[in-house]
Amino acid sequence: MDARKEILRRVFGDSSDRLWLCRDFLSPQNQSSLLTTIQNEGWFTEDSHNQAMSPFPSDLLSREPLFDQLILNSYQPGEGICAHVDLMRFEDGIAILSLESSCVMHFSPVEGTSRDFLVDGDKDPPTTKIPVHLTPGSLILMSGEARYLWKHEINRTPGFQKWEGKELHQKRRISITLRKLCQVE
Ligand SMILES: O=C(O)CCC(=O)C(=O)O
Ligand SMILES: [Fe+2]
Repeated sequence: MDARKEILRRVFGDSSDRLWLCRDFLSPQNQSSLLTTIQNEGWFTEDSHNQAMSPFPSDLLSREPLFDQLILNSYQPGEGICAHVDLMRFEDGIAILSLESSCVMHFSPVEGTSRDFLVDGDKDPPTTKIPVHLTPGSLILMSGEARYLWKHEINRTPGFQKWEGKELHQKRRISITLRKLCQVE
């Protein structure tokens, strides 16, 4: 075994063969815009602040590893993904990062569960789909009801990609979905 492989083996154990490194994953510009976003969130306004938690529930955040599976999807204009709940082989807590182009992700209640969404005074469950605008660089986290009781979809046919009354310009969109596979007993 050459010296480099031996060092990798020592650092990463026997899984070093599966080490995946993507250099320059974030360009200098991406890095600085990420830092600006963090700055704008106001998480580190004092020197004593040294940690911030994302809105994932704390029991999910403390699991090890947080994610062990990554899927990249590339959508050309007109392509999307039909309404679905992510497979049960994945644990709760799913993160999706959007790159390159905006889209509208629609959420709709899973049939048979919609009564759970009635809030005081509501007579009917939501019949329309709830749109969420995913802009490049945005991160969406789904957990609990959002992960199990709502379907999500991206219909990129013209007319569906509208936000605040304006049709969104369609370019290629790449998404990165991070999930954790359920343990097989
Ligand atoms: O591309 C996206 O934003 C969504 C992908 C997705 O829902 C999935 O892979 O299950
Ligand atoms: Fe999904």
